[in-house]
Amino acid sequence: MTDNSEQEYTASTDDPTADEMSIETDVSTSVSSSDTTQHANTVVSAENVSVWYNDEQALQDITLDIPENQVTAMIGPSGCGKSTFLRCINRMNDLIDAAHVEGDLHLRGKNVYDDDVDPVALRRRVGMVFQSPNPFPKSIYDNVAYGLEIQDKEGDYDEIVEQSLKRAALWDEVKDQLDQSGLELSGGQQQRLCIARAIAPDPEVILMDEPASALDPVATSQIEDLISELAEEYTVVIVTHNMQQAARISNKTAVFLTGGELVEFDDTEKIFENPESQRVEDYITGKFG
Ligand SMILES: Nc1ncnc2c1ncn2[C@@H]1O[C@H](COP(=O)(O)OP(=O)(O)OP(=O)(O)O)[C@@H](O)[C@H]1O
Repeated sequence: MTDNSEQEYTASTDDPTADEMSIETDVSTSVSSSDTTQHANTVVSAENVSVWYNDEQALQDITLDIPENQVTAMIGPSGCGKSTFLRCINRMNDLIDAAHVEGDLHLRGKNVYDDDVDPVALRRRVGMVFQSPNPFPKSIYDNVAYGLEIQDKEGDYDEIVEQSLKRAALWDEVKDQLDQSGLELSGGQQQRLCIARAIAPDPEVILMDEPASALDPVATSQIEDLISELAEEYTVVIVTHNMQQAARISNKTAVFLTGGELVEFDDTEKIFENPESQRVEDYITGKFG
């Protein structure tokens, strides 16, 4: 579970002087074992990633490729390391003193743990949305413009704010009240505002840690529709406790089980209809977890 604080958000974006993370653009090709995803480009590639909190190992040798412009879901019982893995991708675990990461985690071919990678610049390319909506006590407009301002990002802010709110499916509801506080919106609207804030800097990857778990069914359904739309432009990685949600909205599913083990990673349909692993089948069918 990820904390839901402004500190975490600002830690990801508050150094306007940071250089852009250098990137290599040799995009490799990912082909799943069942190969229903035809030659999707790999955006994030984890190789033998292990994480410890002090002496406790939370993830064991995770290897997987996350395809571009698709929704990849991370599912598994509580405490199996889903959020920990998500936080490896944009180095949010750097903010946890006890955390220690080993292995390679590439973003378009560049290891994000290399010494020359600036985590702040990395987090511009890999945005994050948290479990509970966490707008700042600022206007709707300023919530979206915030990330742009602190990065000294150039451009027409009015246009970027409007486009981001449109992409987050919130514009029509708030276009006449952009000066109103973001905190006055409903929970579902607040979460869409947070999504607008995350996409304003135009990231390549959006990480979502149980983004609908604090919302009612209507708001959840809106967020699910939105996630599917976002995948047309962004690569989305979502942690969810809700297996039906993973089945509804994701293209790929990674099943983590207790002990921080990635037991199976494949096309979502395959995972839910015909998993290779008996343990995954038991988990999917509710025999444990
Ligand atoms: N900041 C931390 N300090 C120490 N241990 C932690 C910390 N964060 C997570 N852990 C431990 O790491 C393991 C994996 O936790 P993580 O939150 O990644 O699992 P999760 O699958 O996302 O769980 P949940 O579904 O309950 O959110 C757990 O044993 C947890 O107690």
